Amino acid sequence: MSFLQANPQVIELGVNIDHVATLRNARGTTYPDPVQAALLAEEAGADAITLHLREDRRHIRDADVEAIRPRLTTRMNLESAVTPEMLDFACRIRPQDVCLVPERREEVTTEGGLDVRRYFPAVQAAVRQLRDAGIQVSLFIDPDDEQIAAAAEAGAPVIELHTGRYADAEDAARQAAELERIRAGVIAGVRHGLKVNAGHGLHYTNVQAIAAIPEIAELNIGHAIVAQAVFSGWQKAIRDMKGIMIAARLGKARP
Ligand SMILES: CC(=O)[C@@H](O)[C@H](O)COP(=O)(O)O
Ligand SMILES: NCC(=O)COP(=O)(O)O
Repeated sequence: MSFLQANPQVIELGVNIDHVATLRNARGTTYPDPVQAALLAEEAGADAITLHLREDRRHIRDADVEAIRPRLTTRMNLESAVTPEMLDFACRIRPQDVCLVPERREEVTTEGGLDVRRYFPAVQAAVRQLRDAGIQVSLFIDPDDEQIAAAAEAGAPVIELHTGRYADAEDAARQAAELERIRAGVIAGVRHGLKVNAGHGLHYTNVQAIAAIPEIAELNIGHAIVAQAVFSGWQKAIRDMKGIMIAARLGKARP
């Protein structure tokens, strides 16, 4: 019996397949196929498939989302900017989950969390539109009390705390401080009655401290899994990440 089979499901892994599409788009081929990546990821233990349909379609394309949605046996977590185009697309596709994220065309990757307080009316309207379409909405925000409170006020049942500053911290002291911000954000989110997820920049040696935070329900991880898959294969990279997360949550040594 494998470690995953022997240990209870205590934290969920959303596998973000964006950068499978990055590799495909690099040559304009049909491979690697994001549909195949999604199905193999589910087979390997992914609890959800996350896709970020960016306004510039730099990786995931509309057709990827449309092809994957009906094939999943877990759930689709579609990451989307708060724009009429993306919200209408999401309501047409009807993924189980939509995570509203900030987006700037010139950014290399998602740099910060959604400023819910600053854009409250638009975010609240987006939450309502998606919820009315039967979609569970999460807001991708920084671990900040004001943003967490605003997310709850906007009617989102879920938040995803941006772990990028933790992941990018230049020294141990800074990383420890960012970890404390995340811990405090998790507690604040739970106090507001929210489901709390986390993600961005997590990899095989920094995920443990985040996964060990008991109130975190789900981690969304993509770039590091795709990178590791180059060396160990896609499904093993996913199994290994999930095993590390569960071991960290249970306080067990990973065999
Ligand atoms: C919102 C988030 O953290 C992920 O979707 C991340 O943006 C990965 O996609 P990119 O590498 O395109 O930023
Ligand atoms: N929301 C975070 C996500 O989906 C994956 O981010 P990353 O692991 O690719 O940095």
